[in-house]
Amino acid sequence: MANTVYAVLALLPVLSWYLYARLKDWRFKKYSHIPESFPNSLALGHLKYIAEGFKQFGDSRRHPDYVFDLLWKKAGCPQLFLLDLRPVNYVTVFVASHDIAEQISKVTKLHPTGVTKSPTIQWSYGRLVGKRSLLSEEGESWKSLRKRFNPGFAPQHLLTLLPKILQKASIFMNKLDALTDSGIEFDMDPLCTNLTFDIIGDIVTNVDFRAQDDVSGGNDIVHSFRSLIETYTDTGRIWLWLNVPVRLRRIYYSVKVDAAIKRCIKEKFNEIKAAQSTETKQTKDRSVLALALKDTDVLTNDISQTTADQVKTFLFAGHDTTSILLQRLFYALSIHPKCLETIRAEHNAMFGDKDPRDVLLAKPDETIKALTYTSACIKEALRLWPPAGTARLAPPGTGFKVRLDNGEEVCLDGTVLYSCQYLIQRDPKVYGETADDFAPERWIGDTDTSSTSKDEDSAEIGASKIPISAWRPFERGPRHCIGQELANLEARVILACVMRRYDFIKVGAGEVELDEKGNPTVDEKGRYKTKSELFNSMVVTSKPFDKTRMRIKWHKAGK
Ligand code: HEM
Repeated sequence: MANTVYAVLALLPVLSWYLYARLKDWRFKKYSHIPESFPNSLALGHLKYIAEGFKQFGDSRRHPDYVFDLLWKKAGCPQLFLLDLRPVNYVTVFVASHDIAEQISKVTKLHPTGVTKSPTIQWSYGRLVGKRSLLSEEGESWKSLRKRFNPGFAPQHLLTLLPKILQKASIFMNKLDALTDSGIEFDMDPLCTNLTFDIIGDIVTNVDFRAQDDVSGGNDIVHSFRSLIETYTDTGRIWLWLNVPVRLRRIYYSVKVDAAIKRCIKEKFNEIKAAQSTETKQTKDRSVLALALKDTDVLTNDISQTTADQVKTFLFAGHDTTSILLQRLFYALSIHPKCLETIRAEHNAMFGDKDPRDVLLAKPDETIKALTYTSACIKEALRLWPPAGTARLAPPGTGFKVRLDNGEEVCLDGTVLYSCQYLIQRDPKVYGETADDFAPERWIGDTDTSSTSKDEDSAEIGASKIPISAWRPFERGPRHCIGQELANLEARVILACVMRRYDFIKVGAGEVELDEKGNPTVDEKGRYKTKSELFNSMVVTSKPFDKTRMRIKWHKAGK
């Protein structure tokens, strides 16, 4: 016995040395070919830099993008930089250059639909979007799903959805009218989120979700989906992933969401079967659900689950992002008086004394196309406050390389590739001195966003003289957002309906500074000075941390 103990004791130093050498390899060698921006620690990699960044801001509610921005500047603004986030996350390469982001998203022989999506999508949001979500599927499975749903998002089809969008927008306006009369403070976030949920719910299922209905609070899908999303309120804070009660609640509500959606799928399936004999091209249902069930003869459990995953994906991806865009636009326009004046002048010229809803219904195509300054504002808001993003991962050993400006080729397989839109879209090398300013004018003559879906050369320059690939809130390449034109359409319609009607006044975070006479103070760029910053938090997406608390007044010319 004693001999065995002595033998083990004798081996301990060798074992420790071996483990130490392996750990050193794991931490320092594996990715040593990627240019290093920060010294790495054996135990915690680069995690301390993230912690220090949050500490510097003094507020852990900040979206991590703000910290990455600090680190990027500290590293001398490289095209990309690596942070070793093991053991809590993957080794991640942060991409700050549109040129590199383009090399990741574009079609290549090695990656025919762009570099494959990162497993962190399923890891983080699997319960929200389902295991076989269009967002995370790859290869043939992704291709056939995408092909199936593309007709539901074709521009001409989207215009036929205008009456639905306007009907939901009218409910939203009735709510704003009441809030204007009462003068009370309120959170803009739930109002915008319910509006966009109502719109996407109807488009996806052809069913009225009643998400804006105060009495019912929406149908059972809305109720369980809301509860599910609430379990994601702390996605920015890594240590809270260990919160077991929240994780259990997440499982419970994801099962409830699935059950509610599957009931809806069954009803829809029966409806489609019953209507098949009388259907014409005009009456044909092009909702996501109808497209998903196209050619289905028997609704098996498998088909029902895959379909439920796509419905969840569209519901999630299609409401939160657009709601954030609207909140950011209302706020940005409220503190940029010149932009507000210009957008109102555009709406005055287009609608005169008429109700914008009537004009939009009478001449949808022409009116939507003519809202050019409105589109420029949308484009600029998406540049400065991109709500979503993309993370990819080329499997280890596949030899995926990117070429840097200095001609050097760097192999990035095995690392998560985070194309950080926040950095890319504020790059001073592209956007100059006004990179951080809300300046919609930069997009005049270049408001078409459909080019983001085409796989052009990254070097191509838009009419604004800005490289096309430097604006990528919907990402680019084959995996670009399928709903981007819908989001643009919704935002244009809603801005057209509300901007002449109300004055939006931020309260709390980001509130305007007033002088002794109670008038806003203006800075050298013509923007109202604010008492503080309305920063974004990470709640699945990147959204204003205070739910965009506001008051609204009737705009004198608008009522
Ligand atoms: C302002 C609004 C929106 C923004 C900023 C946005 C942004 C994005 C981004 C960045 C991606 C790529 C994600 C990735 O690579 O992992 C994406 C994909 C996607 N988006 Fe959106 N989105 C918006 C609105 C919508 C809407 C309205 C819908 C609903 C139809 C939608 C549905 C989707 C889907 C299904 C995908 C996955 C596409 C695929 O992989 O084939 N999005 N979106």
